[in-house]
Amino acid sequence: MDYKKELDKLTDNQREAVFDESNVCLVNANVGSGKTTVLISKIIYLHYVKQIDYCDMVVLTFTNKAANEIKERLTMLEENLNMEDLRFFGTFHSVALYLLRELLMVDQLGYQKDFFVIEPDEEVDIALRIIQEEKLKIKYKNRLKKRLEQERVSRYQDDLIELRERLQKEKVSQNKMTFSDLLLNTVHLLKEASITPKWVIIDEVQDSDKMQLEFIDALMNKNTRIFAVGDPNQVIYSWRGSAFNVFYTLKDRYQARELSLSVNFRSNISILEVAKCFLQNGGRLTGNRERGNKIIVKRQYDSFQEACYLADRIKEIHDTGIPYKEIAIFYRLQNQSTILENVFSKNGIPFDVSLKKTIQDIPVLNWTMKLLRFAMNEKDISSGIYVLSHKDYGERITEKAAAKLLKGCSDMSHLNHGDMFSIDLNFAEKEDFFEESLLQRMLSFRKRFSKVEIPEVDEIYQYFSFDTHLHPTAASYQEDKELVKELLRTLITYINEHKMSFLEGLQDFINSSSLYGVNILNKDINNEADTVKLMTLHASKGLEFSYVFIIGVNNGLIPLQAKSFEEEDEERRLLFVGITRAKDNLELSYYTNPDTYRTMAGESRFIRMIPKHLIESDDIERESVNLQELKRQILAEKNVKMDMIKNSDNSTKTLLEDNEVDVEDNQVEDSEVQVEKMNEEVEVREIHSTHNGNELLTPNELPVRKVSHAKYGIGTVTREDDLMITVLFKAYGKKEFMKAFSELKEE
Ligand SMILES: Nc1ncnc2c1ncn2[C@@H]1O[C@H](COP(=O)(O)OP(=O)(O)OP(=O)(O)O)[C@@H](O)[C@H]1O
Repeated sequence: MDYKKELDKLTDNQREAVFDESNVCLVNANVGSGKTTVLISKIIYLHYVKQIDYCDMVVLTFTNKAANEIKERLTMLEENLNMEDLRFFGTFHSVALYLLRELLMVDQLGYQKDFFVIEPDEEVDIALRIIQEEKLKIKYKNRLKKRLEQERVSRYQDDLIELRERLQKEKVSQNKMTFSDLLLNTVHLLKEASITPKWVIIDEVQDSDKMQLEFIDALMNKNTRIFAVGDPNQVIYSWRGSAFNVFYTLKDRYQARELSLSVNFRSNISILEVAKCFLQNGGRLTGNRERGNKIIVKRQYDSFQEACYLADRIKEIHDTGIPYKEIAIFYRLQNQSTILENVFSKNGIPFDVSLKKTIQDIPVLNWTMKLLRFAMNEKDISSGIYVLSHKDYGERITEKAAAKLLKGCSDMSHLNHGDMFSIDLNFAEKEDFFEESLLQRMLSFRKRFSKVEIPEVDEIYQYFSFDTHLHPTAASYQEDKELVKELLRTLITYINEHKMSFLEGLQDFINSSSLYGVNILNKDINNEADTVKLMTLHASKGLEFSYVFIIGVNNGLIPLQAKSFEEEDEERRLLFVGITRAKDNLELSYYTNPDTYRTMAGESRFIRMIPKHLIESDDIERESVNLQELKRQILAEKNVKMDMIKNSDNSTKTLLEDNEVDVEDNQVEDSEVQVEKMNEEVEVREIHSTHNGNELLTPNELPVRKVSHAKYGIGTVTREDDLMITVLFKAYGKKEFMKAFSELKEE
């Protein structure tokens, strides 16, 4: 394919961005206006016209999928392109991993080159063990993950700082890095290194967090130039820390030139008019297409009725000549796909589900991965303990015994393995424990496989005696056996594809499974296959389809119960992302009889934000938004939440897709107070001086947050829950706002 043809397709605005000569250029663009198109064209332009080698460019994306799309497009231009030339193209974390493994001196930080990447949950497991062993006093352990991420100094009087220090030492000693360690350590080591990319190119820059900006900064030297594209209306990962104004920060830091792309090429005007209702401050959104069908809003009894309706509707659409692959269904939570999968299978509708279960979700695979981790890295004591003390697989000894056993091994680590097993093992619970034990097999693994060619699946399977360790009498034995073999087959294919030696490939596989988890077992959804695509709203980012169905647009699902007004905003942007995937037709639906108690019956407040004249609804008597009705809905939602909190154990963690909801000790009381207060007024109102607060956190514990209001000026947030927020304004005192309508802005 001719690169010139790629560049000829661009509009004048897009060409201006691609041919821009400034040192730092930010393209702040609307949804569907060609950001991906421009980013890829920029790389092509730099390479073919400006003769910049690909290996002089660092191209940072947010997802592996986006990085692969860029690589595929470049391969289409140059069939024999060497993938090694694109070694700096990838997600922030994978590029950091490459730098640390191949170019930076990780030993300066106490690490060895063959370190492993772990997920945040594993870090929490290590932390909990340290807390137990060292008898540290840590408050709110059920929020430990967030506290470790967010609190540089402890907000409470406890041992968090000491825990952090011990944790750091433990990770180094186990030769493991978390995702944030990857960035943090790269930033640290880049200061001393002479890595000098000519270009740093960033996709979806709006979702970058502060650490990612530090990473970009660390890559810069006096000749490095930046090209970044993004859309502030599509921030959907602020819970990972991207909520501040990235555009402003970059512009300010590098005196960047800012360009914009405004015309949406994807959706017809009827869809864009609906999308516009969800833009912050009613921003501008123009398209270059005609008006199309009005969007449809459907009332459904429940998710089963909806799945049956969708099966019929999809057949009808397909019969008109639209391929299945042009149809997509989006939902808020992953588990909403199950009923669609069942009904579609029965009705012969071909489909693909994006983001199935991860390895960590399947116990036997989680156990097997930890086994491989420990086999590759005997310092990884936490994986070792997990493997030996699992209740269903392996030796099934107690955690305490496993810890003692591994400690015994590490105390003798100066001995070689042969010596270790011939001496008196009085630390083991049973003297003959090591005879052909799983521990011995794991410890001898690297030596055994260091010189062999890539082994057969059965060789690895038998080496670890999986048949014994999966316990043939267990009900899940056959299924587990198949899963382990499938995992090993995937591993061998991966290593062959990457042309690596066995142990090197295994290490890479383990790290990739931590970084991209989901893609190892269920390969990425194949966009080209003629199947209907089912996915969460989060997964839909960057894609486009002729027909889009967004289901479950009920309060409690879309939007999910939000804990802060930023979260409510983010839910709104998420729906915006979903809506703007549609090229020609869009349908939203809601349940009158939802299956889960967290979901409120009836259309969500988001549907009510769409003016009546933009919607075709065959069976709905729609009212425009009415505060009293909304008050009733919010109250009901509040009651549901209160029931949920009362019925749950205080230590329970409810996992809602990627976001955690923590149930804190004093939230029950807080919610009751709130419900009472809801019965008074819902609009902005004065809080009298007698109001005693009942704050979730005491004022000293609350992080100081400033917000501004058009009339009252700048104030400090004194309390907040999922629906209401209270702000103290210097000149006006305390005011309470309903978040859905407040025009507060984060300062
Ligand atoms: N100059 C152009 N002429 C015609 N169509 C275009 C042009 N530029 C982009 N498009 C088309 O518009 C659609 C959106 O483009 P693209 O995916 O690059 O936009 P985006 O800004 O990255 O989208 P999103 O905001 O959803 O991430 C695609 O179908 C693309 O082929």
